Amino acid sequence: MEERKEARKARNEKIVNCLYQKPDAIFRLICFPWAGGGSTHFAKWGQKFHDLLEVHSIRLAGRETRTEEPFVTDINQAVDEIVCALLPLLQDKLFAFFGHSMGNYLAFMTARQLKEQYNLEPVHFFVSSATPPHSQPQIPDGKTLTEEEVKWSYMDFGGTPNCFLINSQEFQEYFLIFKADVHMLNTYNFDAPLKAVLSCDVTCIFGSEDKIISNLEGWKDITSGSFGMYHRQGGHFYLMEPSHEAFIQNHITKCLELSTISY
Ligand SMILES: CCCCCCCCCCCC(=O)SCCNC(=O)CCNC(=O)[C@H](O)C(C)(C)COP(=O)(O)OP(=O)(O)OC[C@H]1O[C@@H](n2cnc3c(N)ncnc32)[C@H](O)[C@@H]1OP(=O)(O)O
Repeated sequence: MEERKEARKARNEKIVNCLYQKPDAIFRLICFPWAGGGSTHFAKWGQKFHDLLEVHSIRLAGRETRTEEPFVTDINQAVDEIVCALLPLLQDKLFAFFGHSMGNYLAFMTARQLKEQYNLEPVHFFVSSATPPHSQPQIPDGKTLTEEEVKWSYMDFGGTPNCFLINSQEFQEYFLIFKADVHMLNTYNFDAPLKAVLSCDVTCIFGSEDKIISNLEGWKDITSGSFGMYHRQGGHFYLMEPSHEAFIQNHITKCLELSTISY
């Protein structure tokens, strides 16, 4: 019994990366990374918030400590395992979601499943750099992407330092991860109904020069809660600029502190 509990805990920790544990936290922020990314970038955010907020970051199969696991080919499978791993974390504390780009679709599906099946909902959903699901974002066929195409896109997106793009052997690994993530995204049902499926507050933050997103106001259709929108200067990866990252983190802190008043 004890062994099984330990094994489940170890499995959950592979899926949900928490680098800075905060036993006194009253909130948990669950971060959902972009396509082709690992969990580390957002897991490191844990150090930047005060002790009342503990940060967790989702790690998909096929990368970091999950390199041995095959990539997920169906987004529903990824959501099922995320929900399963998050459940023990969401029962005792208030929680919020933060997604960047592809991460928002996983976050949205996860929130929907948590609400429908467990009556659990984030207090706030922070959306960064993503077209709303029902606005039909343009997703290419993951299976047919070539390494060269992805390399050019990465340069355009601006979230990858040149050193990773120059080393072809290393880039091949990142390419395979991105290709698998886009392939998984191809199984997302973008015909989501327009009616509000959540009731939490939603904030949408984006880079004013981002060319791959559109109709951001549409995010307000997913919730009956309040909706806010902010932009910072920059492109799809505007959040890599330290001052913009600080803006996001301050905004999250402020919103979560305010949410305690209504709970
Ligand atoms: C064809 C049409 C397509 C068109 C495609 C249209 C598709 C639309 C749908 C997809 C929507 C999206 O999500 S768009 C997003 C697409 N993805 C991207 O653009 C990739 C962005 N870049 C990255 O994720 C990174 O730069 C990679 C590639 C290196 C992967 O990073 P990673 O997952 O953290 O990998 P990892 O090996 O752990 O990291 C190595 C070390 O480098 C550091 N590192 C990594 N990136 C950075 C960075 N920007 N700035 C500083 N440091 C960095 C890490 O912190 C870590 O340090 P240490 O911890 O070792 O110290």
